[in-house]
Amino acid sequence: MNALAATSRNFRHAARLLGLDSKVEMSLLIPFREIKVECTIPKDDGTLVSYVGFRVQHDNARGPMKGGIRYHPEVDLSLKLMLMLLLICSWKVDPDEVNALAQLMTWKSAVADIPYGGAKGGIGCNPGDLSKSELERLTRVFTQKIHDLIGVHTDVPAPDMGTNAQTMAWILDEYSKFHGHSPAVVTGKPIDLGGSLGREAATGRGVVFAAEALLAEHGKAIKGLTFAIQGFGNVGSWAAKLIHERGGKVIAVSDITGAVKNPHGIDIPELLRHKESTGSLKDFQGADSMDANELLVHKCDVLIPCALGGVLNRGNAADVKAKFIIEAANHPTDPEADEILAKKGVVVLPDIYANSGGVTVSYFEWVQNIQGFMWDEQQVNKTLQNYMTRAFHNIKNMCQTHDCNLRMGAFTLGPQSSLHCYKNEFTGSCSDRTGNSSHQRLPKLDATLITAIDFET
Ligand SMILES: NC(=O)C1=CN([C@@H]2O[C@H](COP(=O)(O)OP(=O)(O)OC[C@H]3O[C@@H](n4cnc5c(N)ncnc54)[C@H](OP(=O)(O)O)[C@@H]3O)[C@@H](O)[C@H]2O)C=CC1
Ligand SMILES: O=C(O)CCC(=O)C(=O)O
Repeated sequence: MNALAATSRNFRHAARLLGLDSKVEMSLLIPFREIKVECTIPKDDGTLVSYVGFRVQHDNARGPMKGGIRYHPEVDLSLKLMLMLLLICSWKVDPDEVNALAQLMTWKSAVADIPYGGAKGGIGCNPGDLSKSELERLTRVFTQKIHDLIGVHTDVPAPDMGTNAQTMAWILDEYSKFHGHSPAVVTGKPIDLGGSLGREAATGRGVVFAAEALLAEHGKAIKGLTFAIQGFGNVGSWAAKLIHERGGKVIAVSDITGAVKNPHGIDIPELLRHKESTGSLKDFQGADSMDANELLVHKCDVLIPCALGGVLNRGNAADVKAKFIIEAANHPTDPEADEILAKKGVVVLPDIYANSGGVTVSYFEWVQNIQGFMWDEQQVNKTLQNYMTRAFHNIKNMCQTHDCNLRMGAFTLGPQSSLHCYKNEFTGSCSDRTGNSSHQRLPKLDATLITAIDFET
């Protein structure tokens, strides 16, 4: 099942649990705006090359839209698929991963209880194939194409797969040429440009706080448990480091180049040094190499996917041996796998909660930029922990109220916490949480058209 169908299915299930009005439900499945731009740059050798960039803005009922920018070849694949489907079946387009990720951001911000809507963007490229100066040119051209549609109170990008603080610095610099110096237009920036202390580690740290909250519910703690981690980039490496520091045994790790395992626990600081110096996990002396596909079904207590979406599916879910899955990646588990895992008694902590530490500290960064005041790292980390703990208890309450699993507990929390706002959308304006009219919303499709759109369920 593709990402958008899976995300929409989860949302519709939650909408039914909440008894959401069907027109509101339909409206929330349609993104506010989809932006697709062509970006042509000269390569270092002078030849021209073209890429396609996206920004999908899903919803702004609760505040400015918020979400990462991803540089990954799969962004391109979904474009080709989308164009093909557009030619074949006009508006009946489903398979757009950026679209699903934008929708997930809306629900994630609501679960974290931060005053944002959801968005996501990306460029179909392989960042590993581009030099630093090519990446800079591409990022600047992309920003030139979308600068009028993002903004401090409109849509605030951040890093995601294949992008980092440097990418945000280029976006900020290019945006500021058009709109004046605006540090709050992106988060995840370098500290020197107004970034927040703790943002780089925040998603991984939030994953660890989330894991602690879940394990405590089951009378367990990180210390002494075994962990398998797919992906060793920003999120995976920070999660691994913090788990290692808390006495957890990380026994298997993978990246795009392969996977390594050590049943006694991998020395994560050593692995980080190895990855830093060689760019890969290969040839690490402190562990044996293993088949990267085997990592997801490796015997361990806790599995943490920290890379791509859809990696747990009907093909491998039955073979998963972990007792807990913490979804650090976005939509790593498709609904069919969810059902299989539930039958096996595997507890899945959903992405829109488990990886919300990143957007939460992005919110702290945005607040600091607007206030012109910088928090120390301890304050950032402590406040993040409070947000993660509160969100977990809110999800548990929804699970009790609706007699549902953690994913539905999180998905119901999203629309539930903002229902008053979504109702107001249809009047063209929206109230913020203090009751002040905060921003105008463009009119949505009219209700007859909405009912005419046939969503895949
Ligand atoms: N960054 C953030 O703040 C947030 C990220 N997320 C989500 O977390 C996930 C990871 O993001 P992030 O860490 O930022 O991205 P990065 O680009 O920093 O890291 C991605 C990691 O995944 C690895 N990888 C890529 N493809 C595969 C594959 N086929 N098999 C195994 N590993 C693979 C990469 O390998 P290699 O190192 O060799 O390139 C890299 O280690 C994504 O789903 C993202 O949407 C969610 C919330 C916030
Ligand atoms: O920090 C942010 O604004 C967004 C992070 C993100 O893209 C995500 O949570 O998936």
